[in-house]
Amino acid sequence: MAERIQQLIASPKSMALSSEHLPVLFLAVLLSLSLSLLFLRRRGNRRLPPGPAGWPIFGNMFQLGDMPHRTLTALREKHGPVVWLQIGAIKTMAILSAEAAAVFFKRHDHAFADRTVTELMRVHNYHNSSLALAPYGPYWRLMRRLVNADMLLSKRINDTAGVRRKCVGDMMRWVAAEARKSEPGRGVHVARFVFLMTFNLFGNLMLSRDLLEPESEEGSEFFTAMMGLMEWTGHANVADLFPWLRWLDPQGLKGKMDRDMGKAIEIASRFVKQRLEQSRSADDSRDFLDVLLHFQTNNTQQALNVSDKDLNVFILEIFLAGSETTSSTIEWAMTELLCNRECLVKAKKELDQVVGREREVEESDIENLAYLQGVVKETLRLHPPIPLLVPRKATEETEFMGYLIPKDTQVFVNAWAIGRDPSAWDQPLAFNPQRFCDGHNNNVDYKGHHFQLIPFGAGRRMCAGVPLAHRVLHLILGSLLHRFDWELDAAVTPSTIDMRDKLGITMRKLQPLLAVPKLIPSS
Ligand code: HEM
Repeated sequence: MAERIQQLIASPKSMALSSEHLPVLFLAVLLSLSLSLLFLRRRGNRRLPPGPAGWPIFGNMFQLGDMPHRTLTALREKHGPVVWLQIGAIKTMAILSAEAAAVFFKRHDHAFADRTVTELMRVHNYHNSSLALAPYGPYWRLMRRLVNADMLLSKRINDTAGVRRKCVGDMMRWVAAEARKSEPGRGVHVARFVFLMTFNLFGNLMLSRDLLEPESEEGSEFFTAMMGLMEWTGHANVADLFPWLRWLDPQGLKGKMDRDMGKAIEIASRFVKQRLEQSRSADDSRDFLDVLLHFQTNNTQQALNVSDKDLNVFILEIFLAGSETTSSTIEWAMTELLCNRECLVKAKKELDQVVGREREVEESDIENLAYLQGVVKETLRLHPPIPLLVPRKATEETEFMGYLIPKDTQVFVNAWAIGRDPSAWDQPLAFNPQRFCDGHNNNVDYKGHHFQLIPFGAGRRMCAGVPLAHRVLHLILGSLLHRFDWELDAAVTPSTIDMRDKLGITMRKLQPLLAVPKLIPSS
């Protein structure tokens, strides 16, 4: 047949097209089309990173499963540290090693500074007011400056240390009361207390009020709506993968999100109104709402008005960003310590030496608690609450490590894989806080300069709450360890405890940690 085709090409005029030639011609066209498609495909893909083959239309979506951070880590062995996937209609790149993350953040942070906005985050136009989802541009810069330079500058964080101490103190009383009620050997659900506490903590920092007082109906309504937002955003939504299904809302997620988002925004706006009607004395410390309102009226960039809606969304976002992440980290830290008793003993010994038994742990102790800091880092290395960070998006076609990454590609930086990267960590699966106290890792921290430890991300879009999260995590964990002796619930042992995780809006323990607290009397 090749000969016949050659003839057709070589002497087209000499060939009169009769019906006997038609099948051959048809085959020739088909063959050349397939060859050129193959060629084009190869050429098009030549500079994409390697990755697993996918299905037509669906691409790799069924391969990712409900633990994408783990699935992607397993792909590293076969395809290397940068992997390409097609998830439904979404072009996706995954970064899976500390070395690739260093190149990404050091050389290409600007080109990947946008965010992917999911369908659910578009309800009530949330994404238009959000800082975390804002495109990289003037609105993001304005809001980020507000957080970095006004809200979370260290002086203001220092001024609100008393609020955090009070909220943690309340939590210790809740835990002690629950422990008194429990049967011997029956554990309490540690993360629930921490979550409720962080909720009140952000209520106090933002709005100077406890939101979860038993008599506050609005507080519990707000809590329920926020729990809904966290639940719905934790589901994979088919409409994100196939935009033409958006109108159908096949899983009904958008409807539920719309309801809870509407409720949460409405209650947040009521909170703001009530707080504005409160008479506040000149001695009251400025809360974050004061800072926001001052910023709103004194913002010199007139073109960028911060509307009341932006302000309400901002308040929601701080709750969303800070509460689950904090309680999940504490739950994993307590789990690891209870499974590695020698680490628990060391952490408690350090607290006894630095804080003693006559007072409570204070934030000012943190710098002297090197081992406790090691515990928090080690926990975030093995269990980053947002394992794929908040996905980035390419603002333009970009050359990255020899590949050509198309504009609008979504990027997962897999902090979970990187924290377990054997080329960056000795014995990567072992829980060993001491690695941060001596040896070559003792200067490594999570502030975005050491790319082997990036639970808060790195670069321009790095977590805006790191200085606050750093204090809150150490204060909570230090207080729980200092005030109580802890045992695992009698039903489990370190060798039988379920260490699996589940991925929702954050990655938490699949089975909540139940642990038995025993109050240590203060001397
Ligand atoms: C254990 C606690 C926390 C963890 C592990 C965490 C983690 C993260 C991560 C991984 C990102 C995305 C970073 C990137 O794309 O490179 C992020 C973004 C963000 N976080 Fe946190 N976070 C925590 C606590 C907080 C707190 C307490 C706040 C607020 C007070 C906060 C506010 C934000 C904001 C506003 C962003 C968006 C930043 C931007 O897009 O410019 N986070 N966080």
